[in-house]
Amino acid sequence: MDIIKISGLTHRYPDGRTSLEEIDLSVARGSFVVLAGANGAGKSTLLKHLNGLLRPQEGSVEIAGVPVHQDLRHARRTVGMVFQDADSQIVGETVYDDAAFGPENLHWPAARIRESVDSALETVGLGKLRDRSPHLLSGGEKRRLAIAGVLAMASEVIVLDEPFANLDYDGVRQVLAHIVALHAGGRTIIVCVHDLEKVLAHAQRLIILQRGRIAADGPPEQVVRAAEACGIRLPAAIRMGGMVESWLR
Ligand SMILES: Nc1ncnc2c1ncn2[C@@H]1O[C@H](COP(=O)(O)OP(=O)(O)OP(=O)(O)O)[C@@H](O)[C@H]1O
Repeated sequence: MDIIKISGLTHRYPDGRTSLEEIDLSVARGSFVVLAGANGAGKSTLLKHLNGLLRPQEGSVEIAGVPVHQDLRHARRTVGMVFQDADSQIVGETVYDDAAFGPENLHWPAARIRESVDSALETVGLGKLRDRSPHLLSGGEKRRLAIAGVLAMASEVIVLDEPFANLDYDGVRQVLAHIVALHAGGRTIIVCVHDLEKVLAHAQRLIILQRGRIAADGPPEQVVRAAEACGIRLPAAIRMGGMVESWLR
């Protein structure tokens, strides 16, 4: 069953620039999708339609069978977004308050909020920092806090926009491990990147956006070679002549 169904989605910004054109895209529950595209390909514009920040001008976007704008709360509860700029996502005075923001907005009973936030912070390894100001966290910790925020809301779909940007090797490894574990636990994962290096080996499906259109879509081993022509750097192992299939497995 598809958790996301996008049909004929077209978006033009007020200056007339078309940033998405006739996008048809369905995402199956429990899948791990990498959405890749060069700068300006339309990734952010597409993501903004998933949580209702943008309303379809043409076409439709449904989350679990419900049009996004028919029930914004449903869409935002189902699809948790981890934005690229972790600082802009900080809303709480403490790590705990920050992770509790989503569940509180869902008006859950206090005990359920506490249980859910405690568990989410433990999952991402921030339990011991619960009373610290989020602004004092490292870049990797801030991103893990943003992941805890969507975990605490029990979002079924987790969308991460450039989750490895500005992270060092250890930060990348930790965030990647969380993403892989969330997928193994049954979540639907969509990772947006313009560099396939870190995440592609874990994906079941690679979608390549180019100038607002889907240029390629399929199992990574089948479509990865289309990436370069769309301005996306291939993973080093492939650039250096490694077998695509053996690198991906
Ligand atoms: N507010 C806006 N007004 C006008 N044009 C915009 C606006 N936001 C984005 N665009 C244009 O729409 C196109 C798609 O932009 P978008 O931000 O969705 O791409 P992206 O794939 O997320 O890029 P990046 O990897 O650089 O974040 C680009 O040509 C961009 O210049």
